Amino acid sequence: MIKPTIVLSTGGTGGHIYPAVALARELEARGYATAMIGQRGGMEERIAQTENLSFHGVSAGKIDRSRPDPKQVWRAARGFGEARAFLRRLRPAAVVGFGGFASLPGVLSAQALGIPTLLHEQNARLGLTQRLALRAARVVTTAFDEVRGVPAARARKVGMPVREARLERHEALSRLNLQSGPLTVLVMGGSQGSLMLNRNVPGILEGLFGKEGLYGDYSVQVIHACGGRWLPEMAARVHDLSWYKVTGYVDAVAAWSCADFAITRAGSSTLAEAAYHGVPLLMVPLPSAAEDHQTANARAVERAGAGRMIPEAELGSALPQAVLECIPQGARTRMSEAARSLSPAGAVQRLADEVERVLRGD
Ligand SMILES: CC(=O)N[C@H]1[C@@H](OP(=O)(O)OP(=O)(O)OC[C@H]2O[C@@H](n3ccc(=O)[nH]c3=O)[C@H](O)[C@@H]2O)O[C@H](CO)[C@@H](O)[C@@H]1O
Repeated sequence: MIKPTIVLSTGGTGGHIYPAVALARELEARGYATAMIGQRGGMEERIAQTENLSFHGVSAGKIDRSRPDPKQVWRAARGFGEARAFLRRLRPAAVVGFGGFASLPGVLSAQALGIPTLLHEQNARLGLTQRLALRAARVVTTAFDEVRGVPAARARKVGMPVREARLERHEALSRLNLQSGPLTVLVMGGSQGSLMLNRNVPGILEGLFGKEGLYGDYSVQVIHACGGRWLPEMAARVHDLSWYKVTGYVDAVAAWSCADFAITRAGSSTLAEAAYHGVPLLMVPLPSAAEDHQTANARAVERAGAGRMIPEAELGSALPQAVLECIPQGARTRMSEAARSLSPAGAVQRLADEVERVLRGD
């Protein structure tokens, strides 16, 4: 029997998009057809292309209720029309919304057409777009235990879906054009890079490892994902350090598969992926994240012994010491085991189970 199509509606940043990618892979493995819907020309379109997923782009507008901008309202309205026409044609059996403002046209249009919808919330608090879609959603799956604002009867904790794939270390290193001998450090802001990490980390690491990338008997190499728009500035900054590679956007599955430790922000996808791969983290939370949730995310990882949290204001004084603590193999092994204890493995299967339950009408 041919299984039906499930639509994944997503927008915003990598933190919303990669859980959708992970679900698409799982549903395909179970024999379903999938399609992603999101903003035309948005990050989701680029990621869908790289991941070989079928994508339908719609117009999307970000509506700031305190200062409505007519252009954005018009874009949002057009997006709803486009999403509705697409869903009418495709007739999916369910739509799963992952949040981000561009996920709204797909989810609300599905609800208007009577197509069952599920939501997945990646943070400890329900995002604005998810709140708008909450009323008619059959089930709200979550990464955290108790998410404020989700009615208990419809809440299902599944965890944070990540792309469950690991590469052999040598294969990952060769994909990223890195060498097999040195200790490998990943530096990665969120999905758009981090100007703060870009401006500060190269100098701090050069201070520790010099022009040659050496520390005692250790040689070190860095792969730093800086965000496409910062690439020229970053390339100029590290041009005389052969051990310091920069890229606009890194293949994260490869990077996590070969990193010995990583310096990152503390978005929930990044932390979940590090845990899945057992990579120790030095986390610098983004202070402007809603309700400072990145600090809360980072604290949980630190409490488990899987890394250290470094507030932005203490970067210069605390990061060098924290990096040196990650050099000895013993310390890294301990942190890596602690990271694995937080692994979200299985979350994507649980999410797919919830989708199937909704399809059966349970
Ligand atoms: C500024 C902002 O609103 N940030 C939020 C956003 O983070 P944002 O999406 O930036 O960060 P996350 O850490 O959650 O996710 C980043 C994703 O992009 C991937 N990646 C990143 C860089 C790269 O070069 N290659 C690559 O593949 C990572 O592997 C990860 O899967 O959503 C998260 C989940 O809702 C929130 O916790 C963050 O606070």
